[in-house]
Order: sequence, then structure tokens, then C-alpha cells
Amino acid sequence: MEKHQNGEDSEQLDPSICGYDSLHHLLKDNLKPHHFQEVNRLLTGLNCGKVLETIALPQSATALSAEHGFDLQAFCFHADKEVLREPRIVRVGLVQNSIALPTTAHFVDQKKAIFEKLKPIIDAAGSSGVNILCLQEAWMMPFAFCTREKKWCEFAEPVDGESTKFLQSFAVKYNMVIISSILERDMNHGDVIWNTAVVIGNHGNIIGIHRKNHIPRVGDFNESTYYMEGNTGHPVFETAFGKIAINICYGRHHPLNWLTFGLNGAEIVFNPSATVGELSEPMWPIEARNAAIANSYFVASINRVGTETFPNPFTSGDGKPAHADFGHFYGSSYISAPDASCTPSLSRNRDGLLVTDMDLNLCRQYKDKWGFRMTARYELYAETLARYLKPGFEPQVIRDPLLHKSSS
Ligand SMILES: NC(=O)NCCC(=O)O
Repeated sequence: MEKHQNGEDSEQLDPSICGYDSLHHLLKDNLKPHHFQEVNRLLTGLNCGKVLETIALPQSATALSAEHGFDLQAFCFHADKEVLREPRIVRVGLVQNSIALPTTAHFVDQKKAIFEKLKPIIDAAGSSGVNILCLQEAWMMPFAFCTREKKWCEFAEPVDGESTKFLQSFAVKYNMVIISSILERDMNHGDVIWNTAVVIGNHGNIIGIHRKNHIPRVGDFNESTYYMEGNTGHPVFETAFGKIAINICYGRHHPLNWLTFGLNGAEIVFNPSATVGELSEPMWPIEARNAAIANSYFVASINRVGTETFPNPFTSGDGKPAHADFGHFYGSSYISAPDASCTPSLSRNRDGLLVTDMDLNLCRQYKDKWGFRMTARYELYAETLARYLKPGFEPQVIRDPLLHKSSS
């Protein structure tokens, strides 16, 4: 079987949806235009009563996408015009990518090759005027946590390590905030390892970090072998372009995690992820979108791409025979808005850059319209949670007194 540069088998290289690289394209090409219009309205919603607009990007960006073969799509979310506030338009970029060399290559070469691969994509974002750019989870390494082998810890870096330095130069060059999700080694605290998002300001400064709150224990996601649950809470970073937060991957299954970023004032929550089709694909278009609606903020979801094969087969205690790959990381990065509209997703199988303008005024407009914050009744839940956390908790269940009585 033919092997490709990144270690994928050619058999695994058609992770298309019936030959299409996204559900959007499949529907568009196969439905009659008026059917597609209705399906699209129901699936991706309307923004200010209209289908989401596409935007034209500069030729420098489209040329980079053509030369390097990455998917490039661009959309725009509007908000209603307000009397007292000017529009607050932010241009966001999301990058999804596969690894660049087989996982058997020297670790230094693997990381360097990913840096090289990302350069033209980040340049395309910069030349498109992106204000905030977010990369996928642990973008600087293969997602080797399935293996449980400790050698992959060598990819971990301090917060101000080489990946941050690499991105700082782009942040300065393009006046861009960059969110970089890395495997972090905290040298000042006994070399402890974390799954961390570093927020780099548009002057190249490090604004702060957030460490992944919820660590998966599902399928091959054996991440708990490598790092612990984060200790940074739910920080919101006030940047030159808006208040942002990062909910790293598996945290998207936890509604209270989304809520707490919202309570701290986030206007955009980024969800850098690494997840595979077999496990989570039906959840992917739902959870982030629901969070955007429920919390009246934008959510930017990013997933890596490709199938990563590791040198030694592994098992995960789920009865599956030993295997050496993680399954297919299905890309499909997209953005959801508080008004229930969302962009089509990027390719399921190619590297990509999604550029999206969003008027942050939409967040407050939807708080005013639906009043989810005002109707939330937080005190009810605070009281139940406080009781639930005590060892003597008893669930509030009212039993039908006729249950188990024999019917006469
Ligand atoms: N990276 C990560 O947390 N993946 C867990 C699987 C999922 O949440 O879909």
C-alpha cells in the first residue's frame, strides 16, 4: 500500500463524504437550488434574516491557497445597526491542518515541518487582515496521546518556548492576536505537563494562558496519561479586538464550562480540538452551536485533519484489537453565532483557513432579544449544585405511590 509523506496509507486518504469534502458541498451539488435554499436555511440558519454572506479575500491570500492546496473560505456575520454603539467588527481566522511528516521522523524535524507547513496559511490570514487567529489543539505535534508512550512528552515546551516564539513574529508582523494550543511543560513547577492555550497579543506579547479544564477518558483519547485537569479556571482575555476565551476540545461536552466563560464576559469562545469521526462527528455541528445560542457569544470550532499513524500498536481497554492509528481527524472547522446561524464548515480532509467577520454587537442584541441571562435562574442551580457536592446528597425524586403496586 502506498505511503504518503505524513505517514497516511492511500486507502485512508479518501475521507470524503461520498466524494465531497463537506456536507455543505454534497447538499449544494445534489439538491435542486430551491431545495438547497430551504435545507441551508434550516441547517445553518439565517443572519439578520439572510443567508450568511461570503466575503472576497485579497489575491495574495487566494494565491497562497492555490499554491499550497489549502481550503480557504470567508464569511461575514452582521448585526443590526444600533443608535448608540458603532459596529464592532472583528475578523477571525481558524487554521486546521494535518501533520507534515510521519510520526517516525525525528521529533525536531516533525515540529519544524509543521512550522513550515503553517507559514503560508498564517501569511494568508495575515494578508487577509485577520485580527484574531486560532490554531488547532496541540498544533505543534502529532496527537500521540493515544499511545500512552512517555517519549511524546518531549514535544512539551514552556509557555515562551519555540512555538510561541514562532508565532510571536507573525503576531507583530500582522498586528494579530494568536491563540496557540500547545503541550506545555511548566519548568517552574517540577516540569509538570499541561494542555495549554497561549494567548499572544497583537504586539507579540504573551497576554496569558488557559489550561484545558476537562480531560477525556474516552476511546483512544488517553490524554490523562500525560496531563492533569487545568488549574486556570475560566479566564477571559481582553484583547485589542474583543473579549475572548478558550474552551479546549473535550471541554465542549460540558455546558457549565461554556457557561462560565460566558459569565466572565467572553464574546468569542475558541474551541481548538482534535477529534475523530467515529467518535464525535455527529456531535460536532451541535454542541458548539448550542453553546453560542445559550450563552449569546460566538464560538469558533477548529479540528485537526488527517489520519496519524504511530510506530507501535496500542489498545485502549475498549475491546478493540491493537491498532496503530487514531482514526480520521475530520477537520470541518466552523463558526457559530448567537443568532443560531453558522458558517459552512471547512474541508473534512484538507488543511484550511476559515476567515470570518463578526460584529460583536450581535452578542448583546441576542441577550436583549432572548433574555437567556435574565431568565437563567442561576440561584436554583447554585443551590442544587451545592447540595449535590455534599456526600449526603439525595436526588429529588417524587415516586409514584402506585409504582410496584399490583394492578387489580
Ligand atoms: N482532544 C480531545 O479532548 N478529544 C476528545 C474527544 C472529543 O471530545 O471528541
